[in-house]
Amino acid sequence: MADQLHSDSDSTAHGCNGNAKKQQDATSIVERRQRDHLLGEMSSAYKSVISMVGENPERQGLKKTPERAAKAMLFFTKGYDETLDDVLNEAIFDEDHDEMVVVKDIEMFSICEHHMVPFIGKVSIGYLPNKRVLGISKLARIVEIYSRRMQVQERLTKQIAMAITKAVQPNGVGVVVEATHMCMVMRGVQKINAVTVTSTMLGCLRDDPKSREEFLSLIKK
Ligand SMILES: Nc1nc2c(ncn2[C@@H]2O[C@H](COP(=O)(O)OP(=O)(O)OP(=O)(O)O)[C@@H](O)[C@H]2O)c(=O)[nH]1
Ligand SMILES: [Zn+2]
Repeated sequence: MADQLHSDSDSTAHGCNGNAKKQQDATSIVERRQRDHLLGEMSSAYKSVISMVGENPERQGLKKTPERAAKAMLFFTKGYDETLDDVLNEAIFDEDHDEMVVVKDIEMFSICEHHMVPFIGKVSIGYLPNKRVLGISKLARIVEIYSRRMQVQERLTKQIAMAITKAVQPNGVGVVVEATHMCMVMRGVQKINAVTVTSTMLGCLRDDPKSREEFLSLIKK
């Protein structure tokens, strides 16, 4: 799965002059995987975990829990089954609009790859179109592809920015993720109010302070 992630993270946004070379859409490298056949084996694994924590997996309330837990885990990681091409569904439109497009506060649910517990928060995305715009729901769908995996917040942030770059080759992209990590809340240091903020700025949003400020002011409350 690491290879699959890697293939989505090696492009950059175009420069402010819009003359940078055309990006190759590498999404075809990402193979679709169907994992429903794993349900039986995953259920057995969860049954073992239930026994190991000291419960009786055969008691009525827990009888179907291994299968439910396996289904839930497959849902939490459904991003491994999705490709950028799938979610874009060709909803890329030629549009002579060169002002910033921002979609903010997109809910995000992910799984911390260190502890396999959730981290939850919101994602704000802005981009400067370069003759093409994305269907706005596709920004949220891109968040789903990469958040529904085992992740670290920094990588998630970058992958979202890279995917938008691949999709529409904009003049700039900014992504800000704010999240609460349950591994810091329910265990470990147990800090319930700590919020982690990560950002990736590409192209004009990286190089031009005015564009970056515009993005950051638009996503402020
Ligand atoms: N940078 C980064 N770190 C993360 C993320 N999610 C969890 N972590 C950290 O991963 C680290 C793992 O540290 P370890 O010392 O190996 O694990 P641990 O003993 O469980 O650590 P504690 O959480 O401090 O109890 C912890 O500091 C977590 O806070 C993330 O998205 N990004
Ligand atoms: Zn964690």
